[in-house]
Amino acid sequence: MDSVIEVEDLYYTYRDGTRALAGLSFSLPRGCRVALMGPNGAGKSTLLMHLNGIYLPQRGKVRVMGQEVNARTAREIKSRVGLVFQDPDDQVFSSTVEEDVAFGPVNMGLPPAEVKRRVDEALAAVQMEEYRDRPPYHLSYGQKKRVAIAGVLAMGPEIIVLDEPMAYLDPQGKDTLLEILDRLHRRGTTILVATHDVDMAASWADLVVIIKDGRTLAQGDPSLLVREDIIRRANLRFPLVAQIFRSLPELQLEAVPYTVEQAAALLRKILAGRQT
Ligand SMILES: Nc1ncnc2c1ncn2[C@@H]1O[C@H](COP(=O)(O)OP(=O)(O)OP(=O)(O)O)[C@@H](O)[C@H]1O
Repeated sequence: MDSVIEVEDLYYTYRDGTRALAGLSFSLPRGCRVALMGPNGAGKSTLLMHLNGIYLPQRGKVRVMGQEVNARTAREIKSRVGLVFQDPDDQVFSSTVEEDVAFGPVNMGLPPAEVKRRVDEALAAVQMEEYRDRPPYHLSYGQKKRVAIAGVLAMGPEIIVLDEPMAYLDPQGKDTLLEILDRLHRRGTTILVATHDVDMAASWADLVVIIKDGRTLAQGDPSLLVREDIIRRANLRFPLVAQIFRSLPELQLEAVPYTVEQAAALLRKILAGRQT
């Protein structure tokens, strides 16, 4: 089976006794776009820390491209799985933007010309080239977030994991990020995004994994996001497109659309039916 990430019966309890993960299991196919969802405190960030070896399993297993994450492999796993933290202040710390983005590639031991090429490309991808000589701590939160993303892109990881990447980005910043993610997806990168944004998850993801109380509540295609039982149990809401069609029971739809494209196709069909 071509699973790029396998999580098997994973448990994690913090020092103060808070159990964050309690028997979590799921697996992800290579090259997919995954939305990881679930209520506040469900264990999403704790899980992400396991995917690149920052936290090691206390019980259960995490495998990345067939390689088990443990103390011996954690370093190698970190270069294969790029993690963009929820808060860029946890990630951006060098004295200039350029240095910050170069940090990973330099640590990987790449030659200076290759480091420069990667930094240029990553800064261009997040549209931050003009800020390269600026100290990151003077940037806005959204700009720092872009720098943090550039730092991960510059390492060229096979899997990219982003914790709430859309938070604090302006609408254009969100579109830019989605374009970056689409480009990476076309190159075959597996992308996992932890998000509360149901509209983004519905329109972007191939696969939705919903967790609650440190366990998997559901996993499947985004049509999960129009299932009333799941929405209720996971403290989610229906995608806006689905909300509109759910408010029109007279249409007697068998399947409620949840993306703009699906809604447009349905409306075209309805309009065509009227004309005949
Ligand atoms: N350093 C820590 N020490 C103790 N408990 C923690 C720590 N970090 C997280 N927790 C607890 O672990 C549980 C899972 O937290 P986590 O941050 O993984 O959830 P999350 O799904 O990412 O939440 P959110 O949607 O709010 O970002 C919560 O109960 C949280 O309070």
